[in-house]
Amino acid sequence: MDDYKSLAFALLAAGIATYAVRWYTDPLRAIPTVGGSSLPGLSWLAALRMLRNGKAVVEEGYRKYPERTFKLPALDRWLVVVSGRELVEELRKRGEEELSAPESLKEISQAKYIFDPLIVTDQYHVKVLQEKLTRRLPELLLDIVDEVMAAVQDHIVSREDEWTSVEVIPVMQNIIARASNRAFVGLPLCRNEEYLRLAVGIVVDTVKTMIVLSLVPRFLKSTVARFYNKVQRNTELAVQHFRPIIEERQRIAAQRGERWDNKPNDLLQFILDKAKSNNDTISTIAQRVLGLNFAAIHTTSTVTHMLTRLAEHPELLAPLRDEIEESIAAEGGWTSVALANMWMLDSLLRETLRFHGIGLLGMGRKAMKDLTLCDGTFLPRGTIVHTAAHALHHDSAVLERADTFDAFRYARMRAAAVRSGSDQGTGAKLQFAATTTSPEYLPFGHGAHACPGRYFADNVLKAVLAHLILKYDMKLGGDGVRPADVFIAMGVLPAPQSRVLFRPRKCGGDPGQ
Ligand code: HEM
Repeated sequence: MDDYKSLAFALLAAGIATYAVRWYTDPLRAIPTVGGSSLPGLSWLAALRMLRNGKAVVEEGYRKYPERTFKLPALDRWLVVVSGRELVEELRKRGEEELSAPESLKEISQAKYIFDPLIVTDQYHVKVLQEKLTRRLPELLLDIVDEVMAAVQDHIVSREDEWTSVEVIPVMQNIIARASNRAFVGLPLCRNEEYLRLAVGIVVDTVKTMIVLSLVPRFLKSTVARFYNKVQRNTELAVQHFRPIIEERQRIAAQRGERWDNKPNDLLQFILDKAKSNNDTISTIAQRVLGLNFAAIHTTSTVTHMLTRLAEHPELLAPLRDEIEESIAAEGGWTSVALANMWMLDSLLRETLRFHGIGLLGMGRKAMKDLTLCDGTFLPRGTIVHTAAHALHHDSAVLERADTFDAFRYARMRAAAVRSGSDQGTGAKLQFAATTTSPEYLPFGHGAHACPGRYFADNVLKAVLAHLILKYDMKLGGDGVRPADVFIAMGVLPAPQSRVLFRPRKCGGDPGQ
């Protein structure tokens, strides 16, 4: 018995010693820690606390270490964070072989364990999004608007002269899913309720799977993923919807070849055209489309923030209505140019992402080799580094009155840029989906890997918002106070049960309807 006890103590002591040596020699130890102690064990407790007070901790790091690097405890790793323009620019400038955006995304999303290996190694659907879907947006816009109108009609049931209380998140998830899938897979699948449930569910299911796998030790991840992978299950269900459509399209393509006159103009077809030269199966194609649904449907949080802001300040609606009506009238209908001319609406979108955003951190990059940043911080290979995006967006040294939500600030700034002739007199850098990103505005990231879906998001969000603004009056219920955002770990979310009251306008309506 005594022998067993001695052996157990010896093993425990060896374990503690190994852990202590690893901690003492960890190169990340040199980076200052915020949010708690970096001592083994205590850092885990600090990581648990971060689940609730992440915002305060990131702000503390941003304040204490300006233009420098700090680290935060997470349950499975250290999160290294840079602040200041120079370091943000450094993350942008370092090549793919030094600081990689796709590799960081793959690691954080546990991609290797969740997605089909073919998708992890060949992300051609991102190129299809950039090169095909984005270019075809002007042609697709009328379909998107048509779907928005039909979806709003189906989901916001309201009677003349009556205010109807709408729970914003589930309703907007459905409207965004329908509008996005009109461009992704076309009719009738974009209205199939079972498919829409999968498209909407992919966000929560992917995040749940990611969280579970991130908490499992590396050597167990593959095994756990075999039993717990909600993305795989969703893909299998989605295949049942995709198979007949894909087989039919492949049959027609084989018959007609280049002479296919009314070839579908949607993301699925752009992927199918490309998939011919890959080893894609119906399952991998379905998973690629579901992956892009994840990206499209998380924009619900942005619409929710905007609607609750408009409902809190209904005085914003009149100038927006004038602008939307004038832009549509000037272009003779809903066109991409009409949307681009809606500067106040664009400003509302840009300000919403600046002020609320989707996360406390941005621009994740993985160190592909040992490297030293310009502030002297050494990052060993494998480190994931981020920017303190939310704190930067709320820094009044970077943007005047940054802690105030000012819906039309960017419209005014653009007008001033045009007057002064800066930015070639266009103010284009101050647009929501600016082509040239800036180190002061990071919701879409910055540089070559900035979000390739931002132009699509711009069109869908503007179509939804413009239509709702023309069709309804809005206000908040209860005490008229907008519910506070929810901060969980590094995520920023609108209050889960956010509600807005809608009432159809008497003399209003949509000129494009
Ligand atoms: C409010 C809307 C959106 C926000 C705030 C947003 C934000 C972002 C951010 C921060 C990144 C990482 C950029 C970086 O690391 O520098 C990203 C990447 C990406 N986004 Fe978006 N996004 C939005 C909408 C969309 C939509 C609608 C789509 C698809 C239709 C999309 C597709 C993607 C893809 C595919 C990537 C990965 C790009 C790559 O691997 O190079 N996003 N997005």
